[in-house]
Amino acid sequence: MSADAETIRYHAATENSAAAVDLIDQTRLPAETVRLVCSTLPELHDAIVRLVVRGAPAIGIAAAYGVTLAPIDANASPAEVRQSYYEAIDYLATSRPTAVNLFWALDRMRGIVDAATDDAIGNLAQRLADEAIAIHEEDREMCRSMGRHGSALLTKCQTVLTHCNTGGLATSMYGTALAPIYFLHEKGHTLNVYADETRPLMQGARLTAWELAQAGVPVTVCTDSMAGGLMRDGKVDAVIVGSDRIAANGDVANKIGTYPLSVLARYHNVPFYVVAPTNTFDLELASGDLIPIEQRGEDEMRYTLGAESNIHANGRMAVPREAAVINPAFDVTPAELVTAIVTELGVIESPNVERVRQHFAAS
Ligand SMILES: CSC[C@H]1O[C@H](OP(=O)(O)O)[C@H](O)[C@@H]1O
Repeated sequence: MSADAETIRYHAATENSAAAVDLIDQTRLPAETVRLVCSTLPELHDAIVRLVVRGAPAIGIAAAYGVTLAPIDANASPAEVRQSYYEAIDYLATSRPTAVNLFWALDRMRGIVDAATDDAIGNLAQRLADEAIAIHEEDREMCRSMGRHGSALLTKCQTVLTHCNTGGLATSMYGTALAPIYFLHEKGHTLNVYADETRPLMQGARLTAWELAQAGVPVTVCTDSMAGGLMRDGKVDAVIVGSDRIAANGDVANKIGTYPLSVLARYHNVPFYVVAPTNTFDLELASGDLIPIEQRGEDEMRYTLGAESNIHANGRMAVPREAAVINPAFDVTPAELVTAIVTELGVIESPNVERVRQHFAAS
């Protein structure tokens, strides 16, 4: 998959076929490149829950398309049609709690339903499909813009370390934190990338390594626990990560393991960059302490890759049942440990509540 492969495809409804959302099944990567076609709401909801489709922007795009899968009774009244779409939106909102892009996208779709008058209810399905397609297209543009803005921060770098997967698989294409890496690669400045494994679901080892290798970017997988030693040895010029939700003061929720990376980066004077589109900001939340953190199932921790967790293959029991496990999917990095946040609008240096406010005010 190159940086601009289609993580999500939409098959719009026709006279002869219903709408469907066609996804790369990320639980099967890197061993198999297979696609999963979701033609019902439960299938799409399950695909988000199981991380078939994952990554904050990609979750929002998939959920937006998911609204068009709502079952609509041919004899329903306009009010009943709207109600069916509202129920679909509320159901999709229960899939995962942290990535605010999901709720941002669903709110956009809700606005289309709100605006549907009784006499134009017949066009609502098409307007919803058009809005989801617009959300998808806008994300492509935002990723390209983040690549451009973020690249300016990395021009003096030779090696960067990244966490989880923030490339085309986590977005429409190109990515957030990987976008500057792809952008520089296209310009002839190819960075070396350390991709840490990102336990327990190994998005770094399975997805970032696969994606960068496909794009011809040299990538070395390291364990999560190696990051500090690499920084101590002067082997990391910058850390660059994505985000699932950023509070009004610049606190950043991202994949579990991000916070310790920020502490290590500060201790070793390594710049720590966050790349996220403006729809990842939740300006209603004053600080990161208020960001809901998804607690995922035990089996993702108890088993090595595969088998009982939601990653296929024949994993082995790695943690005895007698031991308890915890599995928070995200942690929060305080703004004071973030060197800069890159959005599609530009760069927020040393983010704080005032600088975040100014960034949005300037847009
Ligand atoms: C470009 S957003 C990617 C973001 O989403 C990941 O979480 P998950 O794999 O659980 O969807 C991770 O936090 C990444 O930074």
